[in-house]
Amino acid sequence: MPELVFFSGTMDCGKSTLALQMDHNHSARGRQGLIFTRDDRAGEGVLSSRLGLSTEALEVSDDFDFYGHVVGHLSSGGRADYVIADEAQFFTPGQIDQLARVVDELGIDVFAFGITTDFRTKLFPGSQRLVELADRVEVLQVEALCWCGARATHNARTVGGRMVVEGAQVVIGDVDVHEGEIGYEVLCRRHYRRRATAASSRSGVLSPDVLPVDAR
Ligand SMILES: Nc1ncnc2c1ncn2[C@@H]1O[C@H](COP(=O)(O)OP(=O)(O)O)[C@@H](O)[C@H]1O
Ligand SMILES: Cc1cn([C@H]2C[C@H](O)[C@@H](COP(=O)(O)O)O2)c(=O)[nH]c1=O
Repeated sequence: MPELVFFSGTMDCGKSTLALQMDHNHSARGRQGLIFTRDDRAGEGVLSSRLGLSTEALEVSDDFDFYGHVVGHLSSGGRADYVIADEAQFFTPGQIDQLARVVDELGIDVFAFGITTDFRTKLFPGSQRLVELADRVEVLQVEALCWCGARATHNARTVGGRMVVEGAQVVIGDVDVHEGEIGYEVLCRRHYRRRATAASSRSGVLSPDVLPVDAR
């Protein structure tokens, strides 16, 4: 049975790498895939991994119709055995419904990859719809780690290494950015709640939002 699968995890846990590996494995067996992404850090029309691999992809915008595109592709004699969709958190909920329709009505596997929550721990609308509709949600096995060594579960946004909690939901960016720039850092929940990034923990500065410590 064809499936809609959501491969999810924090930033920098290997989602795009897995997307590229899955495409490689399927195409090595003669299957043909359609690859989509939106706002990859490497630029328009590219699906890229921090390991250095990348591939061409169709860039998705708000008005893009997945179902219409795949039907058009098949009608014009094209083949599609599977669909890979990276940065799926940026898709609209309606586009996730279209992907489910590709699975159910066209019998094509759809593998979607993305982060679930934003820098404020809120679900991205596209990810929420994926959780609602996917046949399976797979959490990646390679765990990104917090600076303390615990499994990272949250995506913090940083400015100059300090965690921020105000701003637009979507700001394209990367982990390990230079001083002063907007970037991201993956943290365990404990350190996310304390706003304790690697930089702030090194300097011993804790956020005023740190929970009161019982002195007794
Ligand atoms: N120099 C490196 N050597 C080995 N692995 C690396 C290196 N740089 C990045 N990685 C691996 O790549 C992962 C990030 O892969 P990527 O597919 O870009 O992540 P995601 O799409 O989830 O943000 C890191 O968690 C790490 O496991
Ligand atoms: C947490 C968070 C992330 N983003 C952006 C930053 C990156 O461009 C992508 C995630 O890419 P990755 O391949 O998973 O590393 O999402 C954002 O716009 N808003 C956020 O809150």
